[in-house]
Amino acid sequence: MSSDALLTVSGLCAGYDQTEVLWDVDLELRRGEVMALIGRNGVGKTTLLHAIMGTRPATGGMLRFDGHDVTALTPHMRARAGIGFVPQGRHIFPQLTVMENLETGLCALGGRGGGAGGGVPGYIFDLFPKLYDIRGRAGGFLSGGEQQQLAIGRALAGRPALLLLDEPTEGIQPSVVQQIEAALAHVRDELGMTILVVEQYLDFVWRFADRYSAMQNGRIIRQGAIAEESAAAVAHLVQI
Ligand SMILES: Nc1ncnc2c1ncn2[C@@H]1O[C@H](COP(=O)(O)OP(=O)(O)OP(=O)(O)O)[C@@H](O)[C@H]1O
Repeated sequence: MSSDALLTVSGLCAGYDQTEVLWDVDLELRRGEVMALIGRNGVGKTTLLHAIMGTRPATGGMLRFDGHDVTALTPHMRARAGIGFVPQGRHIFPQLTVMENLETGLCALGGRGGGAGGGVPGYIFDLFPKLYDIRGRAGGFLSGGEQQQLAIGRALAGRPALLLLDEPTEGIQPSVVQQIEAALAHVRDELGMTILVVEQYLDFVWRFADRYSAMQNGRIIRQGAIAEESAAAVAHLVQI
């Protein structure tokens, strides 16, 4: 384990009922880097994000986050420790307004400053100005792109040290994809946030990620620096 590791996944196994999906996964995220997690459909990328968040229990292995063993912590405790998650499908609250949805993200602050009485950080509206314009609208009435901005904004409201995102560009129009890209680059560059992003759209992650890890059959089979490898060179790892 390197000294600048924020997250260290060691020998992680997880699955569903009797089916193992993750096999002995090792992964290390350095502080302040963006890692793209790539691979074909069904190789276990989403399961790995859930196992890191704690929403899918590990059946073996260990997770260290920010110097602590978090393997036995509940998802809620991991959120309070500084892990934020933007799941596939966004899962925003349809009956709450945009502002109320964002405020639910503040709960994750817990002992990390949540008691200071601060509201939704203003930089979220700088990153996603549309959210301010529609702050009183119910989440259920938002477009897919607006919902994705809201889901990312809500996770950012908890000021996570590590942000997990599952296919943030899925079904999103190009102008919003650009905003998401700029927002993720900003929180990495200006706030030092560490990001693990599952993504099939390689051109998107190749513009701002630092490293990639490729999965196959529930294992990490290849890793590298984005600057040293073209998206075309790894495209076969995501094609069906
Ligand atoms: N709730 C579930 N119950 C049973 N099996 C599941 C469940 N969710 C996923 N799986 C299975 O686990 C395996 C890995 O799925 P996972 O969603 O982690 O892959 P993925 O790489 O994220 O795929 P995709 O790109 O399609 O989202 C697949 O074989 C899938 O069918």
